[in-house]
Amino acid sequence: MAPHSCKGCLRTRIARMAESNKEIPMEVSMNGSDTNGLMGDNPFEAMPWFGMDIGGSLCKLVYFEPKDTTKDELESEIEVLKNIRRYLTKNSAYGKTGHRDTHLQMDNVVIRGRKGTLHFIRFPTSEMGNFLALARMKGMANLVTTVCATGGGAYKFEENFIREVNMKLAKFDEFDSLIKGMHYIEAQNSDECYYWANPTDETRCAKVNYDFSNPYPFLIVNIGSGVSVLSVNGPNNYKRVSGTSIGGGTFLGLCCLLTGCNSFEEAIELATGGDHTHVDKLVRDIYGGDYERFGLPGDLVASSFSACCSFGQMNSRDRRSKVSREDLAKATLVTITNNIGSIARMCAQQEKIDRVLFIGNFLRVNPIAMKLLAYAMDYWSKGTMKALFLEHEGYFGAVGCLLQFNETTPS
Ligand SMILES: Nc1ncnc2c1ncn2[C@@H]1O[C@H](COP(=O)(O)OP(=O)(O)O)[C@@H](O)[C@H]1O
Ligand SMILES: CC(C)(COP(=O)(O)O)[C@@H](O)C(=O)NCCC(=O)O
Repeated sequence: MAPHSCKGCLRTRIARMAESNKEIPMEVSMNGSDTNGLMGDNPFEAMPWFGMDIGGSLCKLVYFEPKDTTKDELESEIEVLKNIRRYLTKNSAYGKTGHRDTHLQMDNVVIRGRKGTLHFIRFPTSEMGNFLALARMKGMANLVTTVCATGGGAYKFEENFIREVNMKLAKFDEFDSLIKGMHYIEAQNSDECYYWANPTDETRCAKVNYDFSNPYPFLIVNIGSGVSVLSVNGPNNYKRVSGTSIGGGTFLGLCCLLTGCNSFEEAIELATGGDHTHVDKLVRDIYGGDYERFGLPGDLVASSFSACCSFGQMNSRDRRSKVSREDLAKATLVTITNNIGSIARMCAQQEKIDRVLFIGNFLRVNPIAMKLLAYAMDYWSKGTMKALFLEHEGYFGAVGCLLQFNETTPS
């Protein structure tokens, strides 16, 4: 989005164009500067300050707040903009479902020569109607603005943005954005990348910083609503090698259906108190111990969800009565995570890559999944592959599309 201290004449001109259904010229609407000279060439005016990644479950909004603003720039900033900045930065909750992840905030970052703070905000994509209504109420429709946007919703909601808030979407590819955003944030934050040491030992398990300054090649496993696997071999050199529809959306959907929970946070909380072995059938339930010849340990899940509906050594009714909502949530989490880990490992093997970066909001507040992935990658690769994680797990697409503004041509 390119909010700026629009000069009255430009706003009037744009409004008239909009009223008469004339297309607003790209050079005006895309970056807030006007090659016809109607706008000042103040870089504060010309910068887009928002990047948006509109995904299948969550909309991620990254807001860059410049902190090196001169007195003149501040004075020329129009009231609507001041209010929007205040509203975004003084609150950490917006309406019932919008949240600012204050713990992820990044100060003193430089974006296109400007120094400032990056704020990270999210809300459910299903609330897009309310978001647009709020943006309208805050006066966004009166500004000459462009939102840098990526994710499927950048296409799906394009018309809504124009109709509701007079905003044009500068659209960027979601994987280009993801990779660019990831590299940028990683370079800015020395604590960004980490791995889990001793993931199966609660007392010794710890997050350990990982130096990712020499990154290539690596695999990205983006666990959003669905899962995409990208093999990255250099700057601007990547391919999507695989994917699965069984992802974060599946976990939340199944968990809600099975346990009656109503949010991701609740699902994770339930899973934290659950025992998946009440639901899953383990190798030892079948073998009585390890299946040594092929290296299958007894506590490995042999068959997900099959403990409570099987015949043989287990009485199914008895088993079912012992299964709690917590157990069901945990088993769902373990099933989905192990499946993703297994696909990730096969892709890494096929691509001959040993570092796998797991990102996406499925990993938000989800140490259970991260530790499982860490253990699975290490165990099944006999210590040759490493699972890596990033602190800003779900926000890279939003950052990346903001960075690409003016750099490449949006679609
Ligand atoms: N507050 C939340 N609401 C909904 N899903 C959440 C939330 N926090 C984490 N998630 C998980 O993150 C997934 C979405 O991840 P994300 O990377 O944002 O993907 P997408 O771009 O498809 O929306 C959800 O399917 C869910 O598993
Ligand atoms: C279609 C998507 C790229 C959309 O991204 P998302 O909103 O899930 O982050 C993703 O859901 C995906 O890659 N799904 C898996 C499709 C498949 O390979 O089976």
